[in-house]
Amino acid sequence: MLVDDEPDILRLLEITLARMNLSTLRATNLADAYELLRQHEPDLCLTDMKLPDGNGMSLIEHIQTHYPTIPVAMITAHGSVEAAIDALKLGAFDFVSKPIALEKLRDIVNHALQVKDAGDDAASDQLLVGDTPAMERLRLQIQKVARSQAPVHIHGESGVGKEVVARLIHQLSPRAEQPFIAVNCGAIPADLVESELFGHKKGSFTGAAADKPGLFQAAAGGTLLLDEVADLPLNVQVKLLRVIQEKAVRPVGAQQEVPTDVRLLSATHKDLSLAVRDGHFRDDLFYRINVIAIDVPSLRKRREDIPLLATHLLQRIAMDNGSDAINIDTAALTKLCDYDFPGNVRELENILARAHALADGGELTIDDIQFQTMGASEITEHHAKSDESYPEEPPHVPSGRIDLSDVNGDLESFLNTIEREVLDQAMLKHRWNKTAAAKALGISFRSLRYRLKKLGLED
Ligand SMILES: Nc1ncnc2c1ncn2[C@@H]1O[C@H](COP(=O)(O)OP(=O)(O)OP(=O)(O)O)[C@@H](O)[C@H]1O
Repeated sequence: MLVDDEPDILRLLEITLARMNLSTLRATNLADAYELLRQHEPDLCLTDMKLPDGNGMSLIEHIQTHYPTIPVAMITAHGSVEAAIDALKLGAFDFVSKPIALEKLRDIVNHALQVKDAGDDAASDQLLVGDTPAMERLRLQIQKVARSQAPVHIHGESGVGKEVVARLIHQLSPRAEQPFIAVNCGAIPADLVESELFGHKKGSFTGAAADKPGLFQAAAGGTLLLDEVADLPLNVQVKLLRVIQEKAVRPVGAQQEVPTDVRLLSATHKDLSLAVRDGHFRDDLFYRINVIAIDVPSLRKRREDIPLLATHLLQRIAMDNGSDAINIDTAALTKLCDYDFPGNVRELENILARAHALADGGELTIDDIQFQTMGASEITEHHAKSDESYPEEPPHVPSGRIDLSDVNGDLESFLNTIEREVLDQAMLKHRWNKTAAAKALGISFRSLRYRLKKLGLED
């Protein structure tokens, strides 16, 4: 359905869509558009902003309320960034500005029509486990934003599943066949962030031995998740803002900008508005990346999901270890359901991985479920202090604590169990902040990730 009061524009849109073998309905005002919607429920709506009897924004709202599965895109006046952002916030999946670039128009239409199928995909149930109303709402929100091109900011405590949400947005989007790249902004040394994100030219700084594409180039056509975005240095924030505005990146040392087509998602466990208030995050960038905000609820606010999650995670752990699936008995489940999980789903996963490694039978019992003794407030306190309090003493292993009979002829597994325990404690102490945990252990971020994966503590 095309909604515009300018005959020339309507004609141009009709011809373009006809060449794509699509038939069109036209309306020149809001009243006609409402009537066409009622009669035909079209597959897609393109609407102008200014209409003789009102504003296209009202049409977007109307469609969101009464026909939430119909994708709608807005045609905005050239340079009207605020209007475009408002349209995206109301639920438009994209916008095209006048004068209309036909290639962009074709892309938008293709994207919108592909997404209708992707919305039916069962992927959302497989990745994002949970059937509480909060999770159902989250799933709906994800399906809706998947079709949009708008930047999405995902907020939630550590370990709640922000990256899972980002992956799902990508998988349900028309970009699903293209790369999904997640980068932890806090894990890259400050002086390398710019080159990691945007690439560099040979010789642009010491160590730049060859041209190197950045993550924006690597994610071309797909989705880039800037995780822990609050940790981006201020000078890089300015550059990122420009990339979003210009849809082009300039590699370090390059003269020219290179066009980029990337869907940008960002996430953090911090409160970005506070970071803006404190001058650590630019408000213009905040406005741009926070066009659509998604809040992932903590696990203690959806305790009813714990049994389903526990079963799912246990299956995953067993599969990763090449062992048979193991059940969990009722008392053990009740113990889990009563716990607060300051580290959220990741903590549940770690507890189960440890329990799985230590369990002797085919069922986890209450004794296999062990929580760390630190409470949430202590963890937060540790987290706050963690930057200044890395141990400087060499590691000290108390003698006599290791019982040789526990090795049981398998040193490798025994050492893995100890390593798992150490990593677990470091992650818990640093509230699942891998950068801080790696620093505390005196290993690189990369090495920590490798070890977590190796020991089945992370995907
Ligand atoms: N709803 C869920 N269903 C299944 N697995 C989940 C769910 N939520 C989180 N997980 C699992 O929990 C772990 C942590 O999730 P994820 O990395 O997405 O959290 P996060 O919020 O991005 O964490 P951080 O703040 O540390 O970046 C992952 O192994 C993920 O697969």
